[in-house]
Amino acid sequence: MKQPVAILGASGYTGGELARILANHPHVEVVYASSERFAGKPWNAIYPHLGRAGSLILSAMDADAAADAAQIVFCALPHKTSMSVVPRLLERGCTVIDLSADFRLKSAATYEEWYETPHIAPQLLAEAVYGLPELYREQIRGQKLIACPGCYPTSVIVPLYPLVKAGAIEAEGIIADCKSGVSGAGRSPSQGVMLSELNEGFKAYKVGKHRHTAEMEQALSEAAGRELTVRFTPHLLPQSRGILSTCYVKPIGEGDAEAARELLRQAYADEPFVDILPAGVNPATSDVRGANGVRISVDMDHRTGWMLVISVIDNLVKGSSGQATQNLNLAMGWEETTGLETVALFP
Ligand SMILES: NC(=O)C1=CN([C@@H]2O[C@H](COP(=O)(O)OP(=O)(O)OC[C@H]3O[C@@H](n4cnc5c(N)ncnc54)[C@H](OP(=O)(O)O)[C@@H]3O)[C@@H](O)[C@H]2O)C=CC1
Ligand SMILES: CC(=O)N[C@@H](CCC(=O)OP(=O)(O)O)C(=O)O
Repeated sequence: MKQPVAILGASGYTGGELARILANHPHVEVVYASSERFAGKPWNAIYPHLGRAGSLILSAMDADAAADAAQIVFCALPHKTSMSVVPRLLERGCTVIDLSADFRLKSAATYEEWYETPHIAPQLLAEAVYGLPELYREQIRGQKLIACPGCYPTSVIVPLYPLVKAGAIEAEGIIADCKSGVSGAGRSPSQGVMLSELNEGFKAYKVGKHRHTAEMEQALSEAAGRELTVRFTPHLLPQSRGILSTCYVKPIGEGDAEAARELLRQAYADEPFVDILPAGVNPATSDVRGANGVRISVDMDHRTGWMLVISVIDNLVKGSSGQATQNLNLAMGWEETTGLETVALFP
């Protein structure tokens, strides 16, 4: 029998992508989906590509109604909104897979500093697990509250964590130069995401103050065993989806790109969603469009002594809804790739 699932924030981009992925999942069925603006309309009126899988009528969000309908709840909601419902969902015994930023940072003070809002459920931060399966798989199994990572942090932490942990690169001085497709900004209309503003243009934004910096620093500091800082600059690409992150790092020792590749190959040897590219090949966002993968290249700029670690993900799949599905599978004790086989798996 399929397990009933609820999606809060079902009309957004990540909610829509979850619908697409879960439609192919053999163990779950979405029985409750929320939207404020489109309540009363069928899901496929917003996302016609869902076809029959989107015949559910959207409801205005009600945590108790969601918990009555399903014991597994995805929160594809903006930060702040998520933490307003998660405590009630947990009280009702639900397994909560939260795609927002509300439970990713371990320190309420750090959250409040970067998100400029009080954390209203700080007591849950210690029990929430950071939902990056390649690093925290064992902690995610059977968990009740999983905080899915941000899209940029996924693209930076996956390639750099093993290199920092092994002492192959200097912990200080990491530069994360990242570019995202505009679906990363969500589906709510605003001037900044209009085609006429974005098309054939390219810009940096939130320079020196993007909130994902804290998330990258939290994970990479753990890898280093001491506090480090990351210089992160996000840019907006004139395309719908995909993130490409170019990380500039200082190797320790002579700077051997093949040794760094081998270290990553070993760290991710059994990972179906991580692909370490051979010398001379660099990844493109189109490589992972619709796929749950991370593709990574490593090059050495011998002239300057810097190593370049480049990664790509689809922000709506490995960057959010695909990773959320990996987390669902781990939380429920199912094969981790379930429902994700129809998107590319790397050998
Ligand atoms: N887009 C991306 O690439 C990524 C997004 N995330 C995170 O995932 C979450 C969802 O992102 P995304 O799908 O892009 O966002 P969208 O803006 O596309 O969708 C947000 C959803 O939340 C609903 N919503 C908004 N405000 C409220 C409210 N006050 N009460 C109830 N429902 C509300 C919206 O409903 P309505 O129909 O009423 O608008 C909509 O369904 C965010 O926290 C985001 O930061 C994480 C990684 C990547
Ligand atoms: C292109 C774009 O605007 N991207 C978003 C990141 C989306 C995301 O993952 O944000 P959360 O941490 O809130 O989940 C941004 O820079 O704010």
